[in-house]
Parts: sequence; C-alpha cells; structure tokens
Amino acid sequence: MVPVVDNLGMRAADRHTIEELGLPSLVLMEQAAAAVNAAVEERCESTDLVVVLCGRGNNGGDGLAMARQRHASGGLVEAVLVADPGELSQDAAVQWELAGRFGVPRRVLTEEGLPALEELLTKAAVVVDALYGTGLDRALSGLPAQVVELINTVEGEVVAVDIPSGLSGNSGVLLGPAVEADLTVTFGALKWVHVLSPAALCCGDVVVADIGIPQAAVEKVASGFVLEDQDVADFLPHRAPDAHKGHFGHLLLVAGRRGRAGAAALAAKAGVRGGAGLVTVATAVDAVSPIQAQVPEAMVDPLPTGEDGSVSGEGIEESLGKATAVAVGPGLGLGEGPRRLLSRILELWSGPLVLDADALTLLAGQLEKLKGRTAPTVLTPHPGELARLLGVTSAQVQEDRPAWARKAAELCGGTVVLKGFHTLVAEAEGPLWINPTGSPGLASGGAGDVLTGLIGSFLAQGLPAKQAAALGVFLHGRAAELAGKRFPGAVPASVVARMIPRAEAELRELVW
Ligand SMILES: NC(=O)C1=CN([C@@H]2O[C@H](COP(=O)(O)OP(=O)(O)OC[C@H]3O[C@@H](n4cnc5c(N)ncnc54)[C@H](OP(=O)(O)O)[C@@H]3O)[C@@H](O)[C@H]2O)[C@@H](O)CC1
Ligand SMILES: [K+]
Repeated sequence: MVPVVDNLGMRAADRHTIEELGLPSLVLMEQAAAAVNAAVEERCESTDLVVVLCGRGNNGGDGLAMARQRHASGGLVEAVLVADPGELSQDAAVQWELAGRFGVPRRVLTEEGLPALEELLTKAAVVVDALYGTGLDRALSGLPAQVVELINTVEGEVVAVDIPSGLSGNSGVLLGPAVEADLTVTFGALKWVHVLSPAALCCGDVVVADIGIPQAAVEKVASGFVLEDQDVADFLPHRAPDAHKGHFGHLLLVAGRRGRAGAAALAAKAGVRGGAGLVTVATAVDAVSPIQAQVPEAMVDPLPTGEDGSVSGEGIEESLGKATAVAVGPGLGLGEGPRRLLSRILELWSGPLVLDADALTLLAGQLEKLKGRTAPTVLTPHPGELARLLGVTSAQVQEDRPAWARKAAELCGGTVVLKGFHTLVAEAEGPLWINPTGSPGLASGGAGDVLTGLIGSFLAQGLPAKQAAALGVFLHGRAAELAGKRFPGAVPASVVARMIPRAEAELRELVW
C-alpha cells in the first residue's frame, strides 16, 4: 500500500528526520532537487531551456537547488524568483545565494517583468513550478496568481515540485488559480491533493521520490493508503482444489421490483462472478422471471408484493435462513413495503450485510440504527447518497470526501465505501484506503449494482468487511478499465460484470 499524508503529517515526518535523526534539511532539499532534475532530464535535452519558477519558501528552495544542479551539469536553465530575496525562508535563502555563486542565470520577478517572463516561457521546453508546496494555506492572488495563469498557457511541459502551486496538500478542492502540471514530483509520500479530485487532475502523472525520509516515519503519520495489486490479491478467497460450493457461502440479494429487475440481475451476476457458492435473489413477484432469464445461476425467491410492484415487506424469514451474507437495495424501491422489509432485515439479520442504493435512501438520517451490529456491515453510497445519510449536500461531501466518509463510518460503526473518482473505504478507526482503479466509463446506470453484488459475494465467502470492500472496488474498477478497451465511452454495467473474472485472473497471478 502506498501511504498518503496530510501537510501536518508530512511536516512531522520531515521534522523527525531533521531534528531527531539529524539529517540536515539541506540534504533533504538537495535530494528533492535531484529527483526533480532527473525527471526534467528525462523530458528534455541539456540544450533545451528549462525555466524554474521559485517561491519564497522551501518549495522555492527545491527549485533553486534544482536549477543549480542543472546548470552545474551543463544544462540550459534560468531561475525566476517570484518573491523578494529578503523574505526567503532560511533554506531558500541559502539556495538563492548558492545559485548566485554557481552563476545560475536568475532574475527576480516584479509586475513590470511579466511580459518578459511570458516571452521567456515561450522558449522553455520544460517549466518547473516551485512556487508553493505544502506551506500554501489559501488561494493565490496578485503576482503569484498571474504567474500561475501564465504557466498554464505554456506549450512546454510543466513539472510541479511536490504540489502544483495554488493547491492545498490536504484537499482535492481548487482553492483558486492552480498550476496544471504534466508531472508532479512529490517527496516521501503522496499527499491527499494527489488523489482527491478535482485537484488531483491538476497533478498529471505523480512520482513519489525517496529523499531520505524513512518509510516507517511516513507510515506512522499516514492517514490513507492507496491499494496496490498485491494488497488486494492477498485478500482473494482461497479456492482449494477439493472445494465445493458449500465452502463459498450463500449470498442473498434483496433487490428489484416491477420494472427494476435489471438492477437485481446485475448484482446477482456480479455475486456469481465474485465466487459466492450460491446466490439467491429475494424480489418482488414481477421481477422473478426476468432475473431468472438473465442469471440462470441464481435462485430467485418471490416475496409478497404490493400493488406498486415492489415488495410489501413480509416473508423474508425463509430466505434469510440460508444466507451467509445479505445485500439489500438495488432497485428495491422507496415505498412503505421496501421500508418495512429493510426494518425487518435489520431486526432479524445479524450476519454480514451490504446496504446500497434504495436501502441507503431509506436509511437517510438514521445511520445510528446500524450501530449495534457486530457483523461486517458495508455501505456503498455515492456522494448524493452519503449526503442524504448525513443530512448535508453532495457539494459538501465532495469538498472533503475523506472526512465525510469517516464521519458516516463513525456514526454507523460499519465500513463506508464512498464511490467516485478514487473510491474511498473508511472505517471509524484506522487509515482510509483509496482505490486507484476505475474509469469515467463507470459513470453509467447499473455500475453500482454490480459493485454491491461483488462486495456481497466476498462477504458471503467470509472476508472481513474492509477487505471485501477493497477487493470489490478494486476488481470492479479494473473490470471497467479492461472493458474500456472496447467501450471508450460509458461501459455498460453488464460488460463490467462480464469482465470481473478477467480482472480477477490478473490478480490471481500474483497469489502463490
Ligand atoms: N521541510 C522539509 O524538510 C522539506 C521540504 N521540502 C519542500 O518544502 C516545501 C514546503 O516548504 P514551506 O513550508 O517553506 O512552504 P512553501 O510551500 O514553500 O510556501 C512558502 C510560504 O508561502 C506562504 N503562503 C502560503 N500560502 C500563500 C498564498 N496563497 N499566497 C502567498 N503566500 C502564501 C506561506 O507563508 P505565510 O505567508 O503564510 O507566512 C508559506 O510559508 C515542500 O512542499 C517541499 O517542496 C523539501 O525540500 C524536502 C524537505
Ligand atoms: K509547486
């Protein structure tokens, strides 16, 4: 897993390395500069001009050191200081002085110098953005903001040092003008800005450079971890050569109504493909035949049905009796019947549970109803559903996805899967997990139903909640990526479901 830290965490790891372990900050800066220089050298020849824009803090110091390194090795470079040399941080002041002594071409930018800078930038093969890093805590304005606007018009490649200037390391929010980089070279660990949208989209490719901060120090302060292939491969349920279907559990999907059999069928398909030994769908009468026709592997239990075509709320006992995990929600409906049925399930079912879609809407504002559950409980909201659960707006959720996912997990005591760009898996305690797989093709009807079936399938096979959720979101996203080769736009959810075994096969190659 790849650690993700916030600004405070990074500062703590820096401070530990410098003050307690005694590695001088200038050594860290030299290493940071070398990593940026190496990335720049990969992108241009030494005869190509590199313009390095430097701010007044240590981010600027990294840039000045990088410019000096490039100049010393014979590369063409010019450093532009977007600050008063008298107000530089201690280490940046050292670098400014060194740049002078090494003869690095350098200038101090003032308002009047903007047209000349614009001219200079047109000649640059690479522009290095070393204006602000983890020290930025508010929107840029004035001269730095104008420089950022200029950077965003250049033809050359833009390499950001640590964080594209204008963004906060802690969040995915666009505070104001921000550099749109092709590459970001960050140090020691990923910051939240690199994984949360929309800010992450300004980072381009992200490289984490080792500059000498011990990995253990970083992991101690990490508030999230990005899942890697090997992590989730290790979660895959073992399939012994002598296994039979009884070893892989029985997933009960409570889903579907008249006109919404498709949602239940998609979840059931994913349940089957996720490896559950048996899958039963308990559904309204009119949905029975379509589900059976689409998913012959699944059993279907008809439930008493109301005039509106959705379940009336009774008769779930027998279906629950055979389940090892239950998933409730896709296409279920929001009327009195579904509401009664959900209450009944919460009352009777004490085993592993997934709640999605309509089940989440029915639970709006009542997350604490789940608090007493001791078995794995996974909620899979999209931002709108999470907002309803918490009584806030989707915009608020999107502004701080980690915090709201965590809040919901605290309120319900379960595992919250907040869907979207880089889906998050949150529990009340412990670091968040961030899923790197997925594609815009997943933004299509039914994709969520597939995920519900998949996570339910892993719960039925006995995985702990956080692992089932992580494995589910990872495979689901990877399946969509694979399908994207043939479906460059929206990927139909049934195709996502079909690709699950291919995604799983990739992971199984990592298991031995
Ligand atoms: N620590 C280490 O060991 C290592 C650190 N490294 C590098 O240091 C970087 C962090 O450096 P940093 O802390 O000096 O902050 P930095 O981002 O350069 O900002 C400078 C100052 O700008 C100011 N400011 C804030 N917002 C503003 C705004 N909107 N508009 C205008 N001004 C604004 C604010 O001062 P304020 O005005 O609030 O007093 C702030 O202090 C880090 O990203 C990495 O690149 C590496 O060398 C590896 C080792
Ligand atoms: K920067």
